[in-house]
Amino acid sequence: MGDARRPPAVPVPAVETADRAELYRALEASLGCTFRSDPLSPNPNPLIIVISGPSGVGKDAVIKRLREVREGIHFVVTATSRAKRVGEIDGKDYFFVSKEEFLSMVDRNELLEYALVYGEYKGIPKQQIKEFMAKGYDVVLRVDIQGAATLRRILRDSALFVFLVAESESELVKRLIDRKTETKETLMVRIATAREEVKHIRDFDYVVVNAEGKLDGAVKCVESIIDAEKAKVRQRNVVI
Ligand SMILES: Nc1ncnc2c1ncn2[C@@H]1O[C@H](COP(=O)(O)OP(=O)(O)OP(=O)(O)O)[C@@H](O)[C@H]1O
Repeated sequence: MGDARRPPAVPVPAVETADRAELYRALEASLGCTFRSDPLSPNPNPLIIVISGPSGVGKDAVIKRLREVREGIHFVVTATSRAKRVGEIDGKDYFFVSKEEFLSMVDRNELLEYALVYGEYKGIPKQQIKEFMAKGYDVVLRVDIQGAATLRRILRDSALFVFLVAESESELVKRLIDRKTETKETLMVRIATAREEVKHIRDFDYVVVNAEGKLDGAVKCVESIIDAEKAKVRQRNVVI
């Protein structure tokens, strides 16, 4: 008895002599199907990339460069009650709001997480994340270690957590001094805090060294991590 589903026998020409198109069509006819040209793997999910690390390690510098070199990334602008530093732009570097405004955002449940850091509030607006992920963008969140710990509790493994470090404590201190944004008191606090913070590396997925004069190397490393995430068979799936 013949198999009704089997395609009729079609001669397939010899590979040595047939041209590519002829061979392709003959293979389709012989196998009884058309070869599909839609992608074999689905589009990767948009990512939430949490970038954290001690004060002065270069979080802002790395993110700024990453935005210059990579498309499809949205940097979520944090809301803060702290005063603007020279050169910072409202709505670009941070949303600068009063303490009262900040607390009403909290009341309206508009923040994914927030914290009181060095006496000032900082928080991540949810709406921006939802809006850009819906458009297919990866979103980058820049938080201190305390914020990263809170986000880990909220987002679990659905987000990608990257810890930035300097190559040594000594380099981190020099970088903080050179930035000229600190008083001797805040320098002491930031250095002491950084010592404690390095102990939290284990709660992160990746650690990236931002070495002196090697900002581009650190950015390339972050890009490689994102690329690897995009190629994962089991993708992270964010629900906020
Ligand atoms: N790889 C690097 N080499 C040299 N200088 C760097 C490098 N990365 C960052 N810097 C400089 O170090 C200083 C601190 O960087 P940045 O302000 O980005 O740190 P941060 O982690 O965002 O700090 P904070 O959490 O206090 O806001 C800046 O003056 C920045 O230009």
